[in-house]
Amino acid sequence: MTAQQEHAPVTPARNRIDDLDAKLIALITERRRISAGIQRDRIAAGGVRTDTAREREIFRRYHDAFGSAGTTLGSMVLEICRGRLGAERERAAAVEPGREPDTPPLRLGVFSFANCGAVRWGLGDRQVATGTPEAMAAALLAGEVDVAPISLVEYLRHHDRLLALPDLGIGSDGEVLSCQLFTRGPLTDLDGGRVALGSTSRTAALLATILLAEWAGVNAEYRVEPPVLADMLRGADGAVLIGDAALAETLHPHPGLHVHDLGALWREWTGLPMVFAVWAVRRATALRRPAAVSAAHATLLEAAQQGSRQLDEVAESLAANGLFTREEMSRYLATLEHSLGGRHIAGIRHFAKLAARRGAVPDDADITFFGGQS
Ligand SMILES: C=C(O[C@@H]1C=C(C(=O)O)C=C[C@H]1O)C(=O)O
Repeated sequence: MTAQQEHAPVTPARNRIDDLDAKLIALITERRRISAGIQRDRIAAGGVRTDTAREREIFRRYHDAFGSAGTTLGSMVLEICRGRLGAERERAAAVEPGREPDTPPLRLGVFSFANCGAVRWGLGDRQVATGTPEAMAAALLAGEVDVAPISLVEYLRHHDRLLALPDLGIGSDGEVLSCQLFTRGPLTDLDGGRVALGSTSRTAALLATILLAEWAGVNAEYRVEPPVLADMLRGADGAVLIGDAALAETLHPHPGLHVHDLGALWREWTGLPMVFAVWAVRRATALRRPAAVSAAHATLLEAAQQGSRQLDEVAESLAANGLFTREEMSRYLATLEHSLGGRHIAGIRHFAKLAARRGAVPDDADITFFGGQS
């Protein structure tokens, strides 16, 4: 067989693909023309340029056909079809974010834990919703807040509906102090035993089960329970706790209790930082209001920076509740990391793979950033 004969059957198929691409381009061009007409009419009638409910319906259609890649394809088609009108509006909005569409400003959320203390401080008087990671994930997914921190596991579970904000996270490169596994004896004693998982946690809870199974070789039974350490340990040999409750039990440990820092164990095992939560926005919001999301992102970055520059004041404000001293809060704030660089992203991706292997997050779970950073 000559080289030419060998390649002969490929040519008709390639021609057919070229033909289909040409048709797709023609179809999208036609779609853009019709869409521009609808937008013009709507704006002339005093309405807004886009119809969110309808865009959601379109997303769903693409998602049903092609999964999470379909959502991306749908957003690209919508972006192309908004045409010049969209570009003009986005440019105008980038100059004056407040003027974006005739909709209220983006609603921000933060955790009620001390781990958001620096950001809360930096946000000053700005109105924000506060809640546990559990409540905040529900609010973000339900559309009750627009930009908020979300437990990494919840982000990965809903990655096809969310985008992460670049350069901002809640994590640690080693010890974290507020994501802990408490045990009565050494870790190996948990083999065949019971571990209670605090209900406010998704990421630390899963991280503990992964570390125990794959690093410590421990086979335990897990049960989700309200996050009260004394109650948790009444019926279990170990307990996973996060946030201020974990921090208090770590800084003032009960005699005889073993405290295992999950950030430190992860770092020891993988050499990577652990990111417990990321800041996210729904993809639909990012698509509809990109300039407002950029503005919210800039506000949060600035807030985190300002909080870090004034750690003493932040520590003082956090200590005001009487649970911790100013020195303890200073130590904690210096331990936490708000940045999200290459090593953090590597840590996220490594964790996502391990979590997917256990069926805890979808196989294709990954982190995708607002603005296209990868
Ligand atoms: C650093 C922390 O990370 C947290 C851990 C979470 C989890 O385990 O699901 C969720 C959000 C973060 O609050 C902390 O709780 O202090």
